[in-house]
Amino acid sequence: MVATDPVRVLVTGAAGQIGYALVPMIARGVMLGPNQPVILHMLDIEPAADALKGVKMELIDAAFPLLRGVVATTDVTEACKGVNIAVMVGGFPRKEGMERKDVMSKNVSIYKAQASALEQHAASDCKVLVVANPANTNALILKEFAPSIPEKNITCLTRLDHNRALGQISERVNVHVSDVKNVIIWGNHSSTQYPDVNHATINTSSGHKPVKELVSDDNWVKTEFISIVQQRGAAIIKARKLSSALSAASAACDHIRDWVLGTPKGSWVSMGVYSDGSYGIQPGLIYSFPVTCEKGDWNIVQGLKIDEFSREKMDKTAEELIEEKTLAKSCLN
Ligand SMILES: NC(=O)C1=CN([C@@H]2O[C@H](COP(=O)(O)OP(=O)(O)OC[C@H]3O[C@@H](n4cnc5c(N)ncnc54)[C@H](O)[C@@H]3O)[C@@H](O)[C@H]2O)C=CC1
Ligand SMILES: O=C([O-])CC(=O)C(=O)O
Repeated sequence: MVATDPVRVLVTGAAGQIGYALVPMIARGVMLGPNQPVILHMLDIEPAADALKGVKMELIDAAFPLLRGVVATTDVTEACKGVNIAVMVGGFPRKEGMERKDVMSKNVSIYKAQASALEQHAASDCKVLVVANPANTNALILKEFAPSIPEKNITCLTRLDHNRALGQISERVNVHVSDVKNVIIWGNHSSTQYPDVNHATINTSSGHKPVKELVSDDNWVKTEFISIVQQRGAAIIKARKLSSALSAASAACDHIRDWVLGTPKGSWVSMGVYSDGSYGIQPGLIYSFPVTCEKGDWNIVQGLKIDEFSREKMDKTAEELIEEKTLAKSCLN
């Protein structure tokens, strides 16, 4: 067996609920595969220092074979040193009755500050995934305040929404979730996101069939389905009195795994990435697109036919991102 150098993975907000679900997944190989050793860097703030210490103790107690070291710190410089992957979860979650942009002023200033630490101390090819809300706009702020990190390396999480869409289709048609593919989440990780099944298929005993044909209810696809996915985060908060954690952690692993190891042939995933103007979306926004990944790089799927209904929804969520960008900048002034 060839010895593999450990990959350093930073998780910010590691003492929080997503962090608590995420770090054991990373240490078990869920994110980077069963043969890839990891060193976990965990950052949280001073009031959470004891809880963070406790998480480190539990990681040691779990005796994970792939875990080659743990850095648990409240010092952002120490946390960022040499990291190859940064999963940015640190921040404040929304509570019942709030929109995700309501946590904007608290969270964007964190991303401005941590951008410089990553820029100065992370590995030069570090891949960044922003999870904390408002995820797209936090990623945009991070990109703007870390100009030397290549824009292709800064992404945000919409894979949870993508997985939620797969889950809803699988329940509706009564098929296994892994037989559903190529849904798309366009735009913002917010209630304006557009979950689109126009190009999605289901693997059946007689080949891949369009989701729309098997659902056979256009009205459901255009109304209830979209709003269930858009509102799923709020529904979880209502039920748990806390926002999604295990599904968010799992989606973060899916996002990084596919980015690093590649998407399966013939299928794509949704990632919040830097817009190059594809599909008429303003360049420079961090917008969720369908992407394929290969050799550690993502590429936006090109050439999909966009009907009028989709166009309107894709533009509406882009408009919200433009508004969020202005709001974020005013919070930082
Ligand atoms: N993009 C997505 O799909 C999802 C995003 N989220 C977002 O993820 C974020 C974290 O959620 P939870 O883990 O549930 O929240 P949480 O409150 O349980 O944990 C957040 C942690 O971040 C820490 N923190 C605060 N400021 C920090 C800073 N400057 N540096 C490092 N750590 C800091 C807190 O001390 C806390 O331990 C929230 O913003 C939430 O809205 C949650 C679910 C899905
Ligand atoms: O809804 C929230 O505030 C947490 C989140 O982003 C999600 O569950 O999608």
